[in-house]
Amino acid sequence: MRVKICGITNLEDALDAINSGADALGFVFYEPSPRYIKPIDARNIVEELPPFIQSVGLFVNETTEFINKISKESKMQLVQIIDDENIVNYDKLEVKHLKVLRVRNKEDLQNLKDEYYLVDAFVDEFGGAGKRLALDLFKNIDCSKFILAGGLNKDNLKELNNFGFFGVDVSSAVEKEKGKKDKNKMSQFVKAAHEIA
Ligand SMILES: O=C(O)c1ccccc1NCC(=O)[C@H](O)[C@H](O)COP(=O)(O)O
Repeated sequence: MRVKICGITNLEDALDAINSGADALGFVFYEPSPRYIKPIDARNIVEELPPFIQSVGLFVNETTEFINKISKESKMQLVQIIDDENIVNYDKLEVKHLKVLRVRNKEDLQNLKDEYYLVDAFVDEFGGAGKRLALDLFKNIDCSKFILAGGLNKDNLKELNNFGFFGVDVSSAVEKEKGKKDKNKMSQFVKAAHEIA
């Protein structure tokens, strides 16, 4: 089970996340978020990261040009895209991408393209809201290309056993306060994620 910790705003949290065993770090390039990070600050963190750790830039309803520019400036290896307004031209993106599927019901999980998705609960306001998706939605569905997000914590991760998700994404449950991670919560979360069968 791969683990991404989203909403990294400083180097200390980034290194603690990695020492906890996280595979990927998420950087929020959405200015209204309390977890927003400037591209130059994200780049300074990314330049300090060890090998084999993926940096993921999160964009909300931004243009292709903006995503290309900011992901290059900040040295992101992957971009996570919320594109409710359908404005992104994926053929013109110059960086590997992961689409976010904001799910309201089972229909939202049907007829998907054969690609990886980050699957999150739909909330009116964007971001790290801690809202969970009902796992019933995933029964009898191939979850091997889904990274599950939304309201996960060290205690409810065991409910994911046997679904076969590719990975999990967490933000609020491993925070001390919005924008600041908690080292112990991150390591307990990653440990619990690694125990999922
Ligand atoms: O974190 C934010 O502030 C944010 C802002 C805008 C769009 C998305 C945002 N966060 C997404 C995430 O942190 C995760 O992908 C996911 O929602 C997990 O969050 P949580 O439910 O808090 O674990």
